[in-house]
Amino acid sequence: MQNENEHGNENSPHQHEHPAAQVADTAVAARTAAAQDSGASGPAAAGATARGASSQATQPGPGASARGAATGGAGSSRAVATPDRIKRAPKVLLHDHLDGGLRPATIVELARENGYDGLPETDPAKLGVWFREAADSGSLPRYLETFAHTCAVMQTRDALVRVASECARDLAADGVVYAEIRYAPEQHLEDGLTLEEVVEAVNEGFRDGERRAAEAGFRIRVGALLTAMRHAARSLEIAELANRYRDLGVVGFDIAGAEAGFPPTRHLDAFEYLKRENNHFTIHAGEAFGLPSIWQALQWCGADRLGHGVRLIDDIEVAEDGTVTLGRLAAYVRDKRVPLELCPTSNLQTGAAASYREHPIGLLRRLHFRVTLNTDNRLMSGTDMSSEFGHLVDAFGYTLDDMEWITVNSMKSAFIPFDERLAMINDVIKPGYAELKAEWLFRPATGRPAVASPSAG
Ligand SMILES: O=c1[nH]cnc2c1ncn2[C@H]1C[C@H](O)[C@@H](CO)O1
Ligand SMILES: [Zn+2]
Repeated sequence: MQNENEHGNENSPHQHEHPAAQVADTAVAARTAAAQDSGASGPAAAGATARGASSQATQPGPGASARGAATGGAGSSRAVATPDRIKRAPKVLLHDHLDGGLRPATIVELARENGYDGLPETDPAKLGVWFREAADSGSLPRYLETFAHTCAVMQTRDALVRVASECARDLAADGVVYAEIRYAPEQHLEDGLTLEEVVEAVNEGFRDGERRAAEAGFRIRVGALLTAMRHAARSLEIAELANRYRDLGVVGFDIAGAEAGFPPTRHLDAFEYLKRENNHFTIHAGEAFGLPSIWQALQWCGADRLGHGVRLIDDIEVAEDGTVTLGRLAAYVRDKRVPLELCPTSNLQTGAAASYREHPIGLLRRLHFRVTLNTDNRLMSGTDMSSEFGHLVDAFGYTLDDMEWITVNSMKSAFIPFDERLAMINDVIKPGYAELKAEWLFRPATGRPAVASPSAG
């Protein structure tokens, strides 16, 4: 099992714990072979050890052969991630803000209907550009200022239902099959809604969006995460709300907002409450602030996942000869398989990373951290899941195998029950990728021989 984990499949539990897992055996074998082909994995990464212990160099990661495949390596082209395949591939999204993903045209309409006259632009196309540019500030606090406009138009029941429904439909049309969408109920009370009414409106919207997506031929399931704002003092109340609506559409809890100056330990009572209730939570940490924030989120607060966690890179040393040394915290995160909700485009905008190529996701994936890929705020970043994967394909030569590995990672890290995660992996994600990778078998014949016969000339 260790070996399988190192190959990035890390699906080991279900193979022994659930009969449904047998369905996936062939896919696992095929993918493992492909991963070996690509040099994508192997025990090399396991050599990276906690500082002070012996360490080994890592080997070239995924991408090495993806480029080979793209240039025509026989057979391996079956895993090339073309834009069309990226879009059709099943994807899982764990970190996406409801108030960061509105359609620009919807913002304009809702502003008109609700008498909000503070929008910087009223033409939807221009407004979309405005959000991207304003968020592209290199600073998290300035990035967060843009949310004043989206929250302003999300204050009524109808607006929340509409925005949540469109969110589910937009994700489904992009090939997302499972999403956990977060928002802060405390930011939607200005026109008199109660916290409960906010949650119920958003849930209704998600259900409506799932239904309408299914009618359009897309299957998606959406769970809500309730966020408490870290500068405010309502986290225990919101944690209790999340617990009350558990099994009623809410799958967990989160804290968000400016990180520097607002450590997660300010909200210990909320986290301790959720732990006592056996509930799940993630914490935005290691985005604008470094290792202490990640350390607190994990070791003081007990987070199940890290929102971003990208600054963990500060605890990883890569020597010139390629030798990798993990500090104690990075080693803990990898050993414990703590999911990292990485959001590359958002990180570029807030200054947490300089470029896609330099984004830590490349190294973290090679070192077999529990990497997941996310959008954070589709409106502010002008992105979606397909675009995020597209950036990784361009930067690192990722293939469908890498996409599948990341998607399975995400599904394993979701907050819904184990049997449902497993069924999603075995009955939706793996068959989806297997189908895409089998397409080469059904190419139409060209009508002429691919290689000239020796007698021909
Ligand atoms: O990337 C982020 N880091 C911290 N806070 C964030 C990020 N994206 C959005 N938020 C905040 C602004 C939203 O209004 C709030 C709830 O979704 O969460
Ligand atoms: Zn976020």
